[in-house]
Amino acid sequence: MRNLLLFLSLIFVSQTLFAQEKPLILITYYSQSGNTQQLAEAIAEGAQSVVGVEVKLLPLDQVQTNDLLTASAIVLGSPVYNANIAPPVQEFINSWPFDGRPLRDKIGAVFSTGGGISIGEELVMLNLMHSMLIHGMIVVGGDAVESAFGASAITGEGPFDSKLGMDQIFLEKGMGLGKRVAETVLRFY
Ligand SMILES: Cc1cc2nc3c(=O)[nH]c(=O)nc-3n(C[C@H](O)[C@H](O)[C@H](O)COP(=O)(O)O)c2cc1C
Repeated sequence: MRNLLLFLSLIFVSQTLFAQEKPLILITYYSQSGNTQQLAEAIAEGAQSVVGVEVKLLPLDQVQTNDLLTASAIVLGSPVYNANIAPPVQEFINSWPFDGRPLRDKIGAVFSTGGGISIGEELVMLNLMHSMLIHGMIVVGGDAVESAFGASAITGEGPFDSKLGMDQIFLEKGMGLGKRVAETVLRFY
């Protein structure tokens, strides 16, 4: 009986240790009307398709500092507001721990949704990347040249009206980004 208990405890401890060994990918975003959230969900789906990583998907107001510190990768998304990062996303970045640069060497990636074609999503992605670089993060883009800076989606112009649902072309960019981040994390881990 004693040996059985010891055996079961060993299994429990080894499983716990094994579970903790999976690198965590934190995908976080601000979204007022759901578009950026939808792209974030596609990124999470892509990351989850890779075996060996743990994925956490959270709106940024639910992210604790510990989520940032324990993540091996942080994927951050913002809608375009007047060709800029949305203010809550900027505030969120400003709250990241900086002393001793604890986010250094974490993998970073970005995504953005904007209402119109070429009126800000690329600028937002580049700005998000600049902030990650200030923290010493290692920034990666998506898996195709069309998502070289990250995943982005147009949500309000021409055929890309999100009232009809986000276009599949953008969801695929999101999935590709999530998959690439997960594969990169596993290479570095
Ligand atoms: C205050 C405000 C400013 C915006 N400015 C821009 C802009 O400059 N360029 C653009 O492409 N879209 C702009 N948009 C549209 C949003 O970026 C777009 O609808 C986005 O998909 C919203 O994301 P969400 O549904 O996650 O909130 C703006 C929206 C708001 C509310």
